[in-house]
Amino acid sequence: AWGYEGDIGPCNWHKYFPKAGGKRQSPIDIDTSATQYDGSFKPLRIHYDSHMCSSLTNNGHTFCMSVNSDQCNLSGGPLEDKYRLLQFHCHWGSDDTKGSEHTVDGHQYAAELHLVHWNTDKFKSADEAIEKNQGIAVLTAFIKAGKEHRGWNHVLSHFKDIKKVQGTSTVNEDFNPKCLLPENQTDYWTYEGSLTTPPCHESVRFIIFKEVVEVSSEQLAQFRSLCVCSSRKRDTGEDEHLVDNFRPIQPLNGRVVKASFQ
Ligand SMILES: NS(=O)(=O)c1cccc(NC(=O)NCCCCO)c1
Ligand SMILES: [Zn+2]
Repeated sequence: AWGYEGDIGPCNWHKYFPKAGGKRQSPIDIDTSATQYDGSFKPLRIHYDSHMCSSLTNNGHTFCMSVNSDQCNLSGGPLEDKYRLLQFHCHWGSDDTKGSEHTVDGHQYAAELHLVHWNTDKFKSADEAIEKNQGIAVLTAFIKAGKEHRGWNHVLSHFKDIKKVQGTSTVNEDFNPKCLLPENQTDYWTYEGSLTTPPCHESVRFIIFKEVVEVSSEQLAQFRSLCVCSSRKRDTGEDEHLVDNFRPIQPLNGRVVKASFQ
């Protein structure tokens, strides 16, 4: 078992998950003065349909919306192949001052959205792609406290069913996760990294939007309402909540972060 604090926390992941000590780990700090503009990127093509039915699960580390539509595809930008949406999830903190995994010039946001896609041109399954170079592409948006985000309410409305670990809720309503992305989808940073949780496979191309998405502080509080325990009461008699589920930033080791904009 792994977690985000104590002996099973990120500093010890490498003992059981050796890739966590690799050379192209995620997340990283994006030093905007060191990014390199790449004018060769084609437009990013994000085609999601909204008839996809999906299921929301609390896996003890985050909430995960699994998508099983073969119509939700991503291509273009820095990608050579076509990728299919597998799931999306978030990382957050115990208050609005922390929670994102990546940072920008040392600034940490309140949360970070990951839309996880797998390479359907090169691999036969997501399980195969998740371990392989170029197997995974993660569209990433930073989240800060501000005005309420109506799109997020479609996800948050199912949280009551998944408060406890391994809780699962089937989501059938027409919901298009594209609504969770920022308006500006042409300005992004991109680099080659890893899964930010064990087993930390170095298989991920991150595409990180520059524009930050706003959600209300109340909506952020709902993220924090998820329980990490199977409702085991701590000695304080209250549930242990799922907070600070972000990995600390990792060494860049000479990698260059490309920018789609000047
Ligand atoms: N956080 S992330 O880099 O976007 C990412 C994307 C896809 C998979 C993962 N991590 C995993 O699937 N870890 C396996 C165990 C997860 C909890 O059961 C992390
Ligand atoms: Zn993630």
